[in-house]
Amino acid sequence: MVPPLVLDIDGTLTDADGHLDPRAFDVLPSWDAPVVLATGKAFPYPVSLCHYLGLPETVVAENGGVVLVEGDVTFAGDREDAQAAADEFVARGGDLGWGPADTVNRWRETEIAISLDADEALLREVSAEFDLEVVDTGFAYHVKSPGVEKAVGLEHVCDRLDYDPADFVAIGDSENDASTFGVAGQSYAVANADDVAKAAADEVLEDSYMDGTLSVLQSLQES
Ligand SMILES: O=C(O)COP(=O)(O)O
Ligand SMILES: [Mg+2]
Repeated sequence: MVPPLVLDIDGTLTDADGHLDPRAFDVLPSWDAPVVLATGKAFPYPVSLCHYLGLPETVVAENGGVVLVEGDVTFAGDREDAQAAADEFVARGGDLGWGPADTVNRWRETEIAISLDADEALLREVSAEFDLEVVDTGFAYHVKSPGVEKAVGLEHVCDRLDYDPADFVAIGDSENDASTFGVAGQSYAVANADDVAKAAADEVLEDSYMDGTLSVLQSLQES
């Protein structure tokens, strides 16, 4: 019997460029327990990934800002505050870095993501003025409400599905996964993970990206 999974997306199911590893289609659709995609990405991204993987749409998006479980959507965090901080960042010469279409933030409901090419010092300075925190996921900076975390989103999913977070195996790659690692029964940082994720994980894997993730999933299937 395999355990339920709570999986980060970027850096865990993807390559370094954030492109989905096609092997996700080999292992996740037939996983015989709940699979929760827990990501910093905006809500539509993990929902569409669940759809195309043929999984129930059970997601923790926007670092816990949006949770979808059994058709129920809940929100945490203050998009207006984050937008005001982003506007002030731009007013002081910052650039969100995504171009006019901004498909990174277009559908965000609780926080704002900024390109890693942005002026980090200015971003942190402005965010602090708005009592917001900046999280670096290795793929973007996230300006978000303190206390909104993937782990809190997972706990909400567990309440709804009648699981305990300790039943879950968690795999991730960055500081925005540390909270999940703190509540999951067993947590793994892929070899490409940042120091915060590695320190929070029960185990740091030898392999990176999907190679690391698959090493865990295959061992779970064999045990
Ligand atoms: O959206 C990001 O910056 C990273 O997303 P992730 O939490 O799936 O790694
Ligand atoms: Mg990640």
